[in-house]
Amino acid sequence: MTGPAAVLIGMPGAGKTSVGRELAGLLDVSFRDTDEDVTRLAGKPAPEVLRERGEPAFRLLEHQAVTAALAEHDGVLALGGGAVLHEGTRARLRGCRVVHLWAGLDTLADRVRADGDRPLLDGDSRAGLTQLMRARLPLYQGLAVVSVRAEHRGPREIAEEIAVLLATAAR
Ligand SMILES: Nc1ncnc2c1ncn2[C@@H]1O[C@H](COP(=O)(O)OP(=O)(O)O)[C@@H](O)[C@H]1O
Ligand SMILES: O=C(O)C1=C[C@@H](OP(=O)(O)O)[C@@H](O)[C@H](O)C1
Ligand SMILES: [Mg+2]
Repeated sequence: MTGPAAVLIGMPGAGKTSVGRELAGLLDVSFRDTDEDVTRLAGKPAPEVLRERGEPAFRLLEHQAVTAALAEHDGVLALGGGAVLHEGTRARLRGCRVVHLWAGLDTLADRVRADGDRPLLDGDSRAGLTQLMRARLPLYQGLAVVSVRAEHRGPREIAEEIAVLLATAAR
């Protein structure tokens, strides 16, 4: 296994950013989120980049952000939910400690409705999530070395389970 201590993937609203922060605290390492890297690279918030430049341009920038983060960062890394759609990104993730956070549609819909800007889920977020889930679930499952249910308990407890599973997977 190479790269960061953990790379969190999963649907928007699964809790990659929230759980990632907790996990970094538990492991006493730093936390990085590629949405923030995209924001820094573009000079504007990631959702704005996605909305203004379109998804192909966003994915390319995100691919650059993920590539740099995988090379530079040894702590916990949270990706944007759609990062795995880029074939080059998937290639770089193979051999990494990839953790898939999963949750049901109801949980995801409640969270993204109540949460910040996600341009791909404007409008009917439940229908949008269903579509995204269909396309992405096989990709998440194909990349993950650890898979964790990310609902019905808080980010801290989820992070604790991940820490145990990663330690076991490393043996
Ligand atoms: N385990 C959890 N229980 C309850 N709310 C959560 C949990 N994980 C995340 N959230 C909330 O859901 C929303 C999306 O979380 P976030 O970490 O941004 O997810 P992601 O990065 O996967 O899109 C936020 O409002 C966050 O506070
Ligand atoms: O699923 C997606 O395609 C996206 C998810 C977002 O990140 P989170 O998964 O952290 O919400 C962000 O990268 C952008 O809005 C696109
Ligand atoms: Mg996030």
